[in-house]
Amino acid sequence: MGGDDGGVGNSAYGRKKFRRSKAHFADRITADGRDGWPVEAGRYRLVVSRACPWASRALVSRRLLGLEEALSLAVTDPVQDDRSWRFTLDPDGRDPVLGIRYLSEAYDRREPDHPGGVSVPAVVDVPSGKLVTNDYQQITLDLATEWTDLHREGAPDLYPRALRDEIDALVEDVFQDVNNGVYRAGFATDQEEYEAACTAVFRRLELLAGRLERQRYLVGDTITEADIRLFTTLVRFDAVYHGHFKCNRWKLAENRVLWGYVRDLYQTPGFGDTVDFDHIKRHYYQVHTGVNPSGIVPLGPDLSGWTTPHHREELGGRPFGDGTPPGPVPAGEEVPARGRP
Ligand SMILES: N[C@@H](CCC(=O)N[C@@H](CS)C(=O)NCC(=O)O)C(=O)O
Repeated sequence: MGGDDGGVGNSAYGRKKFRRSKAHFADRITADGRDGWPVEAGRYRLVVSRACPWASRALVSRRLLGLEEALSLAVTDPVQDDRSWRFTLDPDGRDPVLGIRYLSEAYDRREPDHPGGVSVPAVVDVPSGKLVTNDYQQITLDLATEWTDLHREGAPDLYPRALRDEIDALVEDVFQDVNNGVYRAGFATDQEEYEAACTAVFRRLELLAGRLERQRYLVGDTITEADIRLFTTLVRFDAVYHGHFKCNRWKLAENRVLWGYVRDLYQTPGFGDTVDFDHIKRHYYQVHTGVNPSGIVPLGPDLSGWTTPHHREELGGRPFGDGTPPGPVPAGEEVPARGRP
């Protein structure tokens, strides 16, 4: 499982330094279909694990942009087996649309014996059953900029042209030190590597807290791609990265600014309604047996704080710019009660 993709499979911590490789399938689904995959309502299926921070970016974007009908959703079991991600949450253990039991079947249809692992997020072409892309860095950018004809009315501009340079620079720092930094700390195999990664995590979080002290969102006064990418790591912080990955200088709940910021987003339609804390905890604590040999899943932390007032609206800001919040979660996609505060 996982190959050398540096994801969260057991292979992610060997004796060599933790390294996250590039996505293997990087075709893009675009308005002009230049890679052979044109944007088309109903043609593709987004496969995610709700445990996975990289896949969760796509879950949030899809909700904010109102792409739920155009791009259907498959949710895997949070715990992989030796054939990787599986559809055991569905009747007969089969994805009802793709008809497969394992995500690897879509990868194999695309390229038998492909090198590298099977990872989420993955977008699969429903008619052929073939994987199109698992390029988690590009998928959300394309949802924001290539799928515009299918966006809901009032969808926000998550990647505004005028702000792209600033967003790109910020998400690169956030990726290195935070999104991927927590994995480097968690899968470190010596003290020095761990300390360097953990130090970088908190140094960057402190810088981000400084930035967010007086402004509601990371770039400008509306939600952008940068907020989505920071959110999916922050929302996991106290539940898994603090304990399991030893990023424990402080808890997010102890940092006034970041705790306010992440609760603000969590309580914004399209963010918190995609988060399943049960899947998150079971995945990390049960799958990484090198880090947690007993597989015991901790009971905490207490989730009740997630719905408490954050007062960030006092900073102003227009969460959706000229747009509006998304509607309710589509029937059948609700996070079960055990995964919510
Ligand atoms: N490593 C992936 C990025 C996404 C990723 O790491 N996903 C993890 C889940 S959070 C995954 O599916 N890892 C493979 C596994 O655990 O089997 C890529 O390079 O495309």
